[in-house]
Amino acid sequence: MKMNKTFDVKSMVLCSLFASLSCIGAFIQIPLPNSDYFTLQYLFVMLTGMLLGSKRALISISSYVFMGLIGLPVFAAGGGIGYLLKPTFGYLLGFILSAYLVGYLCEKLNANSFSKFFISGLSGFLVIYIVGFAYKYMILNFYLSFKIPFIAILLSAFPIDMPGDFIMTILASILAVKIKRVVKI
Ligand SMILES: O=C(O)CCCC[C@@H]1SC[C@@H]2NC(=O)N[C@@H]21
Repeated sequence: MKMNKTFDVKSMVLCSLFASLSCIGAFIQIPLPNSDYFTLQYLFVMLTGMLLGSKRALISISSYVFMGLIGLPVFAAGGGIGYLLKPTFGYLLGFILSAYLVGYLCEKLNANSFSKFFISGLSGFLVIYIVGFAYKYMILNFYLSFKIPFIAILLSAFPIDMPGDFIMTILASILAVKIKRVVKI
């Protein structure tokens, strides 16, 4: 990205493209118990950070979340301002932070190899789950008044979400290496 005042057309197109990929990722989903969904949003958020860098990734994923909050049905279970009170909204906040962090680390490490992309991706993985779990715990316990211990929320992500996203981090890292070799983003 050019660091002048204008946000160039190429960056705008890339941010829109990657925000659209996250929208598509939300539709490719497997509903899970406890208001959860296994989706491809995670894969596209990782790729956004790895390929666009911190600032553009932040803009792209923030725009995606903004589109959902103003009512476009681009989240796993729809959209709208009421989504702020859904148990999975924390993951969406985590996506924004994670995309920025992954992009930042890739920039700092000058990522061009699998290992550099993968380490950056794992940091993003942690951020998504820390923010996602904490938010889910608060909504379930303090808003919906379920008495769900934190450990139950943690364990519910073990069978599918976490192993699935670990594999998605590997896949994103492989794709990022290949894409960076052929396209100058
Ligand atoms: O409601 C939404 O649109 C957000 C869904 C978030 C799903 C989370 S992200 C981390 C974990 N991996 C998945 O595939 N699903 C959950």
